[in-house]
Amino acid sequence: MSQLNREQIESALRELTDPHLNQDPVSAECVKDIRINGSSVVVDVVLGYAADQFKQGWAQILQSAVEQVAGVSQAQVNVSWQVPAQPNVGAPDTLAQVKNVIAVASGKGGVGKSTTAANLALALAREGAKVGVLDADIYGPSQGIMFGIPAGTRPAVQNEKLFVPIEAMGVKVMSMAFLTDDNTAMAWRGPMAAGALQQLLTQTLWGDLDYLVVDMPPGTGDIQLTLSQKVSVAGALIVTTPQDIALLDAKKGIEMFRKVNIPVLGVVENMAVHVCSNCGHIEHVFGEGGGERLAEAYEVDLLASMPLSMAIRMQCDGGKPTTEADPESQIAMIYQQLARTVGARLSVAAYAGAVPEIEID
Ligand SMILES: Nc1ncnc2c1ncn2[C@@H]1O[C@H](COP(=O)(O)OP(=O)(O)OP(=O)(O)O)[C@@H](O)[C@H]1O
Repeated sequence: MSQLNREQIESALRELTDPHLNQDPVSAECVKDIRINGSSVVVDVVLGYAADQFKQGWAQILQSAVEQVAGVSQAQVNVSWQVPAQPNVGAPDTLAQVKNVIAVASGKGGVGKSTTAANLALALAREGAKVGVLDADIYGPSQGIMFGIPAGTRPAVQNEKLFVPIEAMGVKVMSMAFLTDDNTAMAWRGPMAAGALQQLLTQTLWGDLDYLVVDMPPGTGDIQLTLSQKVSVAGALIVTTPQDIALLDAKKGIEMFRKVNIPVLGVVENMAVHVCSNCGHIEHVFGEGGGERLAEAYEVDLLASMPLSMAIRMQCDGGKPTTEADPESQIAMIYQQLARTVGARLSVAAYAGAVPEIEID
């Protein structure tokens, strides 16, 4: 019998597509080692995105494929993950160990941007990542409420100038709401608000994070520009509802990020369909296929389509977003899928942007 070789195993693995990378694991360079000993094979796969909820199932699928290769009597596939860091040359010290900054943005208010940011952060944490949330929605901060942090909670201060973020549900949260009373920020004009955001970003002890999710204020003004100038944002996620007007605003958001060279990771269409809780009937409340059309026109991907759901609203506004309140629900599964896809897109960008170190003797 002829000996097994690496190419046979690779070609079996090439038949499968990683649903988050949209690529087979060999082309995506996730296959780090293949060890063949007679008829038994061990494969090590390392994903570039947090994937605790996915890795075991994926390992089984890959293993079955290897087992089908003629001549294999025993196969073992180990799947692990490690989040690569985006280059962030010149980042302030407090952000030096933050691997990826993700901006969650929308062109207009009330489309569910904060809800998406909170659930995304929790979903990333559930995948095993170290996660922080910065509530940059200075005029209407809501992450404190969404993370169930009691009103009036203040962050500890170190060395008289560094804030310690508040930990809730395994995520480090920082918000203007922790520093001011309800009305202070409302009276600020653009440059003041931008200055406050800069302080929150650079004077918070974020520590070692795989992802820092930034809940941006709606629109395309000073604050968005400050963020893009002060830190290297790894990617932006645009949240929109399917209405035409909201889409128009979302387009402005996409254009703004492109202008400042921040990659747009994709679009999340929120409140896309209403599922009747009595009869299960599905209705497109704000029109059908808007997010898809936007994604097509701007060559960005529609990464998730969230239903209009009473549970999303009640759980989020009640201080326990769906991902935390009901992690096994269908809605939570969509958020998990979104979190892994966002992570996967960032990993591709990080590998592509990595500059090899040049050694000069
Ligand atoms: N998919 C959904 N189904 C039902 N309710 C939702 C959904 N997404 C968000 N909501 C609700 O809509 C309201 C607005 O959501 P959210 O605060 O996340 O919007 P936003 O875009 O961040 O608004 P703003 O920019 O004004 O802060 C909240 O009460 C939230 O619970």
